[in-house]
Amino acid sequence: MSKEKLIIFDTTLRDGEQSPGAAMTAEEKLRIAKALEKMKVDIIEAGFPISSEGDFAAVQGIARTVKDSVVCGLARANKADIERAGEALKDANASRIHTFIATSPLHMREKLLLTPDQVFEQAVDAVKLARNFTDNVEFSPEDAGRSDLDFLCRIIEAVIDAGATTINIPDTVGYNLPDQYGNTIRQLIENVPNSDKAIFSTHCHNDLGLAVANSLAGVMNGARQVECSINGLGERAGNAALEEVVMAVRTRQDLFPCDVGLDTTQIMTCSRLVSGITGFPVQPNKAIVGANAFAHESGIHQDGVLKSRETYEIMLAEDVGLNSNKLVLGKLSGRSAFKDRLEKLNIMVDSQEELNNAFRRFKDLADKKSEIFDEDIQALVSDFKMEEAFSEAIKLVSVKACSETGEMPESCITLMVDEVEQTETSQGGGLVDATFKAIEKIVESGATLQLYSVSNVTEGTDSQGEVAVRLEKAGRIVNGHGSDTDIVIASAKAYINALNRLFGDSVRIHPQAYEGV
Ligand SMILES: CC(=O)SCCNC(=O)CCNC(=O)[C@H](O)C(C)(C)COP(=O)(O)OP(=O)(O)OC[C@H]1O[C@@H](n2cnc3c(N)ncnc32)[C@H](O)[C@@H]1OP(=O)(O)O
Ligand SMILES: CC(C)C(=O)C(=O)O
Ligand SMILES: [Mg+2]
Repeated sequence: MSKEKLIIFDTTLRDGEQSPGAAMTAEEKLRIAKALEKMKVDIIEAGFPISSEGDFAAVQGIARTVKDSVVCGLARANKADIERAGEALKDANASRIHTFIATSPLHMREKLLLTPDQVFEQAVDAVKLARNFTDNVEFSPEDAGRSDLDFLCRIIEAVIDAGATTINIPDTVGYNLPDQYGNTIRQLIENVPNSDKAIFSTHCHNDLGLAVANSLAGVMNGARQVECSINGLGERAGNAALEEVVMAVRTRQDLFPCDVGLDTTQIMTCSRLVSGITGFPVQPNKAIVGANAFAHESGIHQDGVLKSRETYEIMLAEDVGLNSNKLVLGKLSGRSAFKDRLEKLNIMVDSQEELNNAFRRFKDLADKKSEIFDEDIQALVSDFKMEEAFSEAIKLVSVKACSETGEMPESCITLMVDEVEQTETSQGGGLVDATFKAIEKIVESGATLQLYSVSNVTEGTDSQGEVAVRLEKAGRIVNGHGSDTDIVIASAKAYINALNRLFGDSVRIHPQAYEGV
């Protein structure tokens, strides 16, 4: 049996724009509207046409361009607003006028300065007038979440008789809890005599972080339209996040009696577009569209996901438009994820011992650096292979480098040379120079430095520095490489690597590891 449809009404361009700082130009709104249309959103609330000439133009532009989604404009329950909305929408392929008036005792008394009977009358007149422009009219009793249920039933029955086809129940200030909101929807559907002539809709705000939960409770109790916005953008703490509502309904098809018709693979594109245009970043741990929503860093989870994705994932990253999930390597990762990454990078390890060795170095690096990128692993393994390939006559034990304004930089280095520990200190033009001089005090190689270069392996100040050193002695030239998050240590490693190659060429173990060096 096919399920009933859950209509997705996107209000990013109307309620979303009410977020302080989120104002958009008509051109930006049109770009977002096209992305929403591509995602197959059923209804796009494009704006509030009476609010400004710019917003009128934005709604008109969207109405003239969008063909596959219904384009909606908001209007207060008065003649001027409704006529302006009708005018902005007149060229739309399919249009809706959304008219509203507050029904809570507080709003009627303090804000509108109207009696309930006056509000009742204004609501009915507004809906009747809106029907002159379109047969698709939505009515919202604003602040329904704090309105009297009997009054709501009375006004809703009357606006349906007047021609409203959708009844939206706004929890305008995000005051309701899920059970309460769900109950309100159910009771309205049960008690309004002509409720079968309209679709009931949710419009929940996130003041208590309950917008999505409340919307879903509304759906469970009979609502068949959800008003929501990309990234949960909206007045104050925002509206229900479209991506969360849609993916909850999709993922829990075992529970929901209805389904959405959206192309969910467009979700990430829409989220990034809205975030880029408004300048509102998406928090990394945001459900569905946050950078970490499909990323795993801890070893036990990574191992589980590599064995079977469902162990720690309830949705496919591909379903929201990502290329894949992500295993992020960091200090909490384990061997399974490390080995998997080596394989993906086509880096061969010859034995379990070699893997363990590389893994230990990776953990050391991860203690210093918050995220390990592929380039870090490549640098780390190539360092390790270099050391393995040559007999290490010279090993770095420690470096202590000191730099102070007005003083000559000084470096104290301890090396193990042919199993004998030796320490020397030297000053130099800089810390790297001092370090190289201290090494030479011990080794006395007689080599000349032909090239020194340092590059960052990845972005950021915690990136590893990758140092290349070229030494020449008696016409023989060797290159050495070293990497570390500390450039002085990376330089010392590279210099020592070159010295080992200069002196230890005859005892190479794996010459193939050096091809191209
Ligand atoms: C819950 C919601 O999200 S509602 C939508 C909120 N969005 C916006 O307000 C954004 C766009 N708003 C605007 O650009 C302006 O507020 C306008 C153009 C709509 C109105 O501007 P102004 O005429 O200067 O009125 P102002 O904003 O100061 O006050 C609102 C007026 O509308 C009245 N009003 C509020 N809601 C309604 C309603 N649903 N139906 C009829 N009148 C209403 C108020 O009582 C007040 O009337 P008053 O001026 O006689 O006291
Ligand atoms: C205009 C109405 C639907 C609204 O945004 C609200 O009440 O939150
Ligand atoms: Mg709202």
